[in-house]
Amino acid sequence: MTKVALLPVVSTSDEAARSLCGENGAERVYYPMISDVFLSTVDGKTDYSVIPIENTIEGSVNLHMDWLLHEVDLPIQAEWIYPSRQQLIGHKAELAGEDGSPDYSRIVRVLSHPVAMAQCHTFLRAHLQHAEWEHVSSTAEAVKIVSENPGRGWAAIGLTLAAGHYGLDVLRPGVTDHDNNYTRFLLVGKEPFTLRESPVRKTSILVTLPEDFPGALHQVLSAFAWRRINLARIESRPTKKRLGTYHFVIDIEMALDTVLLPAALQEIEAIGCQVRVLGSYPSFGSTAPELTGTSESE
Ligand SMILES: O=C(O)C(=O)Cc1ccccc1
Repeated sequence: MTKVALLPVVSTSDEAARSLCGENGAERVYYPMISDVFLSTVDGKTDYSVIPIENTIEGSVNLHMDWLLHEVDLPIQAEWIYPSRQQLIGHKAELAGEDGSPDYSRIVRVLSHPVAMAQCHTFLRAHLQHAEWEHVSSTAEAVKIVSENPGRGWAAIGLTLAAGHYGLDVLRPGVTDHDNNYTRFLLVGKEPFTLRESPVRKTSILVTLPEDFPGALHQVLSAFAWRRINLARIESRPTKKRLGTYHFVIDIEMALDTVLLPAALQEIEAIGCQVRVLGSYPSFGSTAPELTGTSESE
């Protein structure tokens, strides 16, 4: 059976993975940290990794992006978008006032994944500035730690699914700062993943510019522009070799097996750029059940 590696059970990645991979019955294998997730696929213990890569509020998840670019060579096989609604979670008996609403003054420490914490920054500043904010490797891990430490004034930011799983209460629902809080997930692995068809295909490339070529980025972009190839995203990431040197990650709204795109890539290579294809893959908009009405969820 196909095995898919991801962050722990009842994490945001878990919920998002059920919505996509549930469709082809893959087995989910959980790992505590994103590095373990990637490496399990590199080592062949799993066939694919589920990677949260970009968030509407936080932007790119740099740690995950850098693993994808620098530490592993796993092609992107699919992308999909999933909404996350984070909640403030804890022991109600310990952290709520008589009317049942959270008594923030009793909370001394709040734990979550850095992406979830960033999504709730305004809420945290407004109500929990006095508390210690601690980053852990997933929202699910944060909820688990809080469940194991009753009576200490600790709370977590995570999913309702996680509160139920670890026997905790949602102290305050919907603490994300914006309603349009979506995360883009990638499925990476060596082989194509069997999924339903998507009318949208994308290709992602990593471009390294030649050092002594003024205007090289302009030429790269014009290779796409005059062919009327649409770019969905361009982002610079440090090469990690010297301060001030960058690679460019470019997401292109076109499959690689077309006539136009290989020609554009050849043109870019001809001016001295290095091009690495990160993947050519189907793109699914939101797979959230309430938005598509087709996916499985808990
Ligand atoms: O920590 C988790 O639950 C994750 O899966 C990472 C994450 C956190 C917040 C939004 C998207 C992914």
